[in-house]
Amino acid sequence: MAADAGGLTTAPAVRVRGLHRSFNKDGGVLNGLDLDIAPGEFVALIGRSGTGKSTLLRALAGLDRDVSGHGRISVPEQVSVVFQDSRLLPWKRILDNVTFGLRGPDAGDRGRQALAEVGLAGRERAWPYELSGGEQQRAALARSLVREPQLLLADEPFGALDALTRIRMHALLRKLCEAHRPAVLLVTHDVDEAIVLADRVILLDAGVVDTDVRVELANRSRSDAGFAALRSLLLDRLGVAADA
Ligand SMILES: Nc1ncnc2c1ncn2[C@@H]1O[C@H](COP(=O)(O)OP(=O)(O)OP(=O)(O)O)[C@@H](O)[C@H]1O
Repeated sequence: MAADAGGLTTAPAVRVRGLHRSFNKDGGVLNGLDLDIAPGEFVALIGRSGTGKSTLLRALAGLDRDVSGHGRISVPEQVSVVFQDSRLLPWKRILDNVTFGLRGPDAGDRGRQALAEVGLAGRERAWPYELSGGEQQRAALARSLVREPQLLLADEPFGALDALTRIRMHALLRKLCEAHRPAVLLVTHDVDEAIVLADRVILLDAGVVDTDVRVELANRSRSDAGFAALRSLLLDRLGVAADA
């Protein structure tokens, strides 16, 4: 149980205990991993290539059936996932992609509202191929958030975008998360992206949590001294020289 500022306790949105996962007999990818994420908390997950970030995310998303029985996982009922590619259905218009599988007479209105929130008002009838990469990721975010998830899992969602679009998407994701308050687990290779966006940064190494730091910066500007200090700490843990 996590204590909140008022001393009350709230159940975590995500609880992982002793999670193990291996794909062959040579050794584990996840090696007894423990992790809690509080409701509404934004956690960025970083780590060297191959340390099990996507494996963890897939386990939380319920996309890895074979992981069951190798630890305990508890996640909320409503979970949405965003990947590096938008995974929009090419044969459906944008609004139909966003509302796909939604029930109820207000599904169309909710879809339009979600598209407006991500800056795609007026593009409801466009086909996915008519949107830029950044716009497709906006549509993917709308499709996730229209379901009002209690947990949003994002695996390198901005990895394929150019630097400027990425910065715009950071501002958008922060705005959306402040409005909808899902718990978030964002896998990223970009340490700056982790610090800009997250309440907490977790670094995985060899399938367990190596570092778990709270981002308590009044100023999230990359030129801020606190930002630079946290960046060097994380780069150091990753085994990368900060000035490399
Ligand atoms: N379905 C699978 N079958 C076999 N091996 C797998 C499978 N999924 C992942 N692995 C292996 O598990 C290890 C961890 O993979 P994972 O994708 O979780 O790493 P990652 O930390 O997300 O890496 P990256 O940062 O490069 O995306 C890798 O060695 C990978 O080859």
